[in-house]
Amino acid sequence: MTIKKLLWIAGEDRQTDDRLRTAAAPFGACVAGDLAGARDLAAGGTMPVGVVVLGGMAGGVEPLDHFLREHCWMKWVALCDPAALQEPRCRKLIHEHCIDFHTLPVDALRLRHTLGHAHGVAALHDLPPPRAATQAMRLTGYSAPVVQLRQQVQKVAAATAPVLIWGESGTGKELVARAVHEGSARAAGPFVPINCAAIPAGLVQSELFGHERGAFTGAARARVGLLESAAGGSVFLDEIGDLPLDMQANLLRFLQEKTIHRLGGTRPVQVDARVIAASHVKLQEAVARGTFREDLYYRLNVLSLEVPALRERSEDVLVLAEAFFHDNARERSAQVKGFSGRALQALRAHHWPGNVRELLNRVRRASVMAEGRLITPHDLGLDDVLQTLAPPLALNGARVQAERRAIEAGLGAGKSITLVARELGVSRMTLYRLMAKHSIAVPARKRSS
Ligand SMILES: Nc1ncnc2c1ncn2[C@@H]1O[C@H](COP(=O)(O)OP(=O)(O)OP(=O)(O)O)[C@@H](O)[C@H]1O
Repeated sequence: MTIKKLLWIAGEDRQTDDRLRTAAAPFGACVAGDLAGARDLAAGGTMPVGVVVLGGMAGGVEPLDHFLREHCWMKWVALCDPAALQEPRCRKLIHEHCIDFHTLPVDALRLRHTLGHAHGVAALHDLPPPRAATQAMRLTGYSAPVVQLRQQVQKVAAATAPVLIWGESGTGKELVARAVHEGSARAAGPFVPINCAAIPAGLVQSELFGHERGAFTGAARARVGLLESAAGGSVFLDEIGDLPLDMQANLLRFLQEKTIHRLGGTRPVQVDARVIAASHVKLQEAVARGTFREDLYYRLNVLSLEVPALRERSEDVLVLAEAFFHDNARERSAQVKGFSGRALQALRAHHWPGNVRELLNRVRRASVMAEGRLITPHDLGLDDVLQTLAPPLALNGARVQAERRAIEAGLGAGKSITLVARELGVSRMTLYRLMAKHSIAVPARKRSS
């Protein structure tokens, strides 16, 4: 039997009287005295249901409001005394975040019933992946290429040789580079990202290798270069293909001898930094064109990683979209609870030329700008996608679409789950099942009572 876990935010007064204990007895309740403690307990992502005692929280309603937004995938039940219910801010909080509330003193059996119901509703959704401590694990996705990439990152991190990362723009090369650094023995040292394409040609040498005082007009004092500032850690050379040929020669010397020469300097300086390079163009082709040194290519390409384009791992699109939606909890409007079925369809169908960065930007914008409770294809700027798709509907497709429209219309009109189920002639459980099938989020205020 699996234990149904419960996060209990007791607030300042930790009075868990007998009635509350009785209500929580069938669940694995973890009690937090404040929001910091609650955040730690919820971080594992294994708490589907939470109880929050309103009124005893230090700092008032606002921090709690933030916390509940950040954990909006959990089903929340509020406990509050009748006086607190008269307060508009408390009422708004319950209305926006909780699936039910009980007034104190609670009726233990009723509360136990509510908590069981909350677990039932929570079970219709997958829990989000646990928030991981390192960036390596923030490489979100469950598709075979990403699972394989995470394994490769771990192996590469444990080694010491240079790393070459290839992938289209926006696929997550910098994230992978950080993951390599953070998984390595150098994790406590600096991670210095450098975009080689963004440094003006005339400044590349002094930026990368530093300069001595008086090396050129205006060099009033000596300056440490970016490579030197990565000593003890890793330097990430993004768009390495854009490095001018003479700088490629200097970089090769650094890789071979672990020393650099500052501009205007006469003696070599020892630098212990691991080089992680990335490119969105295939460097073999640049070698063939004569714009990239072959010897440097082989020196860098000891350990190579390829980051797949998003369209090659379309299974990850919805997982990433959900993760970005939750990450954006502070910015988005509280009324926005998730994606409509049509929005999910559009996300699945889009080709993602801008890869994960494009997805992140579309979700971030939509979650701020959406007018309704659910993000639509229009909010994502993807209405065209569905129009170009639209093949003639088979009978089954038409039925599925009608089913979804009927549910969305009922919920969109502000009706309760019970009322919508009754009008559609199905049980509440069937309605929840259909909502899960069509990826329709449970609107927060549609309590079943
Ligand atoms: N698998 C992932 N999980 C979570 N976030 C991701 C993932 N992949 C990319 N991102 C996010 O997408 C954005 C773009 O990623 P990143 O900057 O690492 O891409 P890039 O390949 O280095 O792009 P460019 O080639 O343009 O420099 C970042 O905000 C990053 O955090």
